[in-house]
Amino acid sequence: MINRELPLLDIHRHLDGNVRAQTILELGRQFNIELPADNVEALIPHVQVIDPEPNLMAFLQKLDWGVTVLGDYDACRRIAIENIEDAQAQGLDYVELRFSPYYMAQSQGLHPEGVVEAVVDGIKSATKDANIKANLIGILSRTYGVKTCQKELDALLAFKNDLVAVDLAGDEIGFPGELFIEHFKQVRNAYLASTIHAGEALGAPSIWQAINELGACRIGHGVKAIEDPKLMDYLRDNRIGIESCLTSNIQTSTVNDLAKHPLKQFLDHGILACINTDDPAVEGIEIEYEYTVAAPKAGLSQADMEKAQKNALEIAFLSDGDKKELSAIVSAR
Ligand SMILES: O=c1[nH]cnc2c1ncn2[C@@H]1O[C@H](CO)[C@@H](O)[C@H]1O
Ligand SMILES: [Zn+2]
Repeated sequence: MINRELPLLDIHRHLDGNVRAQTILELGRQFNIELPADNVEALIPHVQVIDPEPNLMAFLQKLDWGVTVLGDYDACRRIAIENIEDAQAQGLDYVELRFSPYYMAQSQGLHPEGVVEAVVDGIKSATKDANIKANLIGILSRTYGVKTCQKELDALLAFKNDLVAVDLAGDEIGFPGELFIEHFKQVRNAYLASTIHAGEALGAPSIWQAINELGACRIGHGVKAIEDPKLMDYLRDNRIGIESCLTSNIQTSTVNDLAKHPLKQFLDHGILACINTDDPAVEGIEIEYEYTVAAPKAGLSQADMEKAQKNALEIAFLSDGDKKELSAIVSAR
């Protein structure tokens, strides 16, 4: 269960993997984009994972309709605002929302820089008078290759003051981290942190690569760290956080049974691991479900879940002052 006396965070949440089905329908109508269904119920199987997909790439296809309907920058602003509304409705105190401007832009010929501007604007306006705090993480969608990722990075760096980090997501097998060393040098030079999707589709060496060559201070998923005892120690000793996403790992067939998910072992080992959603709308889950259903199935006790809540705060891309402030707000509630 979520302990409501502790801050509730979701620090691995894709804004563009969390577009409401109703919004997909409405935007489809607005921009005359033909969808595979004309009502929410019939649309769901096209935009949500129902049974586990055979692999990561099959899972990722389910995100496509959510960005295909982004016909203008206002549509991008709208989904950013709705992401804040949905996070707030879940009782989240702080979210790190990540998004890939090229992925959002490509279908309808938008400019990635315009997409970043719209998302930044949407998040700022939605959080202005809200009791939730949010930060943005820019994604390089590796699936589009090295050159496109450079353009995507340029668009993100044009708004670097509005971001806390850069991530690498998409096809880990087809486009391994070695291809993106130059990109993450630029991320470091811009004084941004990096968190990398690694050890999800590939093994432990992909996690070492993300740390040593891309400068990752957090790892998305990191499931395969469990195969390498030295890496387990390294993650703990160097306080490199693991952003676990339990249901996502089942739906991508990264893990075939929650009872075998390594999160519990990460926590027992003293690694700063935490519980997150990944792509809530596509998965048909929310943070509450991850704590009340998925985490117990993965063998976490109430104390483990509270540890995970504290770890999320520990590794969040927030200053020490902001973390104290967040804790104070929650204790005063
Ligand atoms: O679980 C995941 N693993 C790897 N990449 C992902 C996952 N979820 C979404 N994306 C990728 O993130 C970008 C959109 O934010 C897209 O590139 C999408 O494919
Ligand atoms: Zn992810």
